[in-house]
Amino acid sequence: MMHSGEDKSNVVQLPEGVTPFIHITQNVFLRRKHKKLKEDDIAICQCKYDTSDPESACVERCLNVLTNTECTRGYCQCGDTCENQIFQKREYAKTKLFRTNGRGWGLLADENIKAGQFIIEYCGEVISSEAAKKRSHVYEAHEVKDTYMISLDTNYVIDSTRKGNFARFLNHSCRPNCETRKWTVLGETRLGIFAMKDISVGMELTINYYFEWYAGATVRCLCGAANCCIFLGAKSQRFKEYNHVWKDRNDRKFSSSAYDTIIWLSYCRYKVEPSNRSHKNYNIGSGSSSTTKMKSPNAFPSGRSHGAYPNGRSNLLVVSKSSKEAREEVTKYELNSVFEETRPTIEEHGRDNQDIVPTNVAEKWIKANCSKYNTHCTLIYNSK
Ligand SMILES: C[S@@+](CC[C@H](N)C(=O)[O-])C[C@H]1O[C@@H](n2cnc3c(N)ncnc32)[C@H](O)[C@@H]1O
Repeated sequence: MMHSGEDKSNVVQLPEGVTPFIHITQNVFLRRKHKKLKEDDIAICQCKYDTSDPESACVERCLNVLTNTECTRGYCQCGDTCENQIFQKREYAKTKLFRTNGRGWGLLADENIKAGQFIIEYCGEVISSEAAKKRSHVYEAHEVKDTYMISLDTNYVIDSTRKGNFARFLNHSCRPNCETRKWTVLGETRLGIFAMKDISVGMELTINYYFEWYAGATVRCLCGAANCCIFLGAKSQRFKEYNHVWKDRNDRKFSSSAYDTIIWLSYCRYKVEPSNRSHKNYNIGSGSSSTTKMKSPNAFPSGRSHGAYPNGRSNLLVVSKSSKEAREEVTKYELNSVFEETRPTIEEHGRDNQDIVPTNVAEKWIKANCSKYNTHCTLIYNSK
């Protein structure tokens, strides 16, 4: 069935290899139609177009602009000169799809873009947060690699997996050049992508999935920024609630390493303290020996590990306050066998999918492991 907003005439050309989707030009609501604003509810600004003042036609001083509300055609005194209908008029910047290195497809600027410029609306199916949760489980079960859900507000999520526009190709960066902004357009909340700085033609357009990303699986971030958070949306509440996930089947998403373990442990909100040794912000638990020789980081096999930890080896668990510090520490102390140790114990819990470990299982495991090695374990507030 064709919904309003689906692009009937303009079948978009996709480069070879892009998974097809239904191109839409405005959000699609599953259970209702677009709102029809009552006349009383229409926000009318006080701008009047003055030919000698280009700023007069609903630019920065406009009351509607100041409240992130678009003017309504036919009600704005500036008429066709009104500059505050960019979502409605789809005044998008020129962008182009391109193949990234390791992050699937991405979107780049196909013209120079000015700081603050509207680039594109993020369009998709608007669904409730509950429906989004269910969908993300379904997508995960079907091993859908890419996630296209983004929160619209506390109750609604935009899902552009099946229906969307080119904004769905925006990749994440921990140091992005674009940001999302919410606007009220004809009574509906809509999500726009805006440039945070001047962007030159040919540069990739990125946003931070930080708080808003609504994803099912944990994906290793490949943005390459110095301040990288290691996982996509890692700081979002939803990530913390739902994504205690361990996924390494796909090397694009994970390459097994102790960093994964570290981050995973830190999400479990436990700090494990050593009986006799401490190290700055984080601690290395060393139950019986502090001179244990571990495998080198690169020696750890990628993919699932079924190997039991060697008998007699000291335990070690690390929780970091900063992923950068943790990373350095892992390399220094060659802590990859932690990863190997955690696997068999978690597998004992008999989950259908051993790559997905709920927090309570992880927490139990950490406690059990700590007492096994006489290591002190304290619950702390997540330090990330
Ligand atoms: C909204 S889609 C972006 C478009 C996607 N690259 C594609 O090919 O369709 C989000 C997905 O892209 C990938 N992705 C985006 N940013 C990434 C990053 N910084 N590192 C690794 N993967 C990333 C992840 O698979 C994520 O689930």
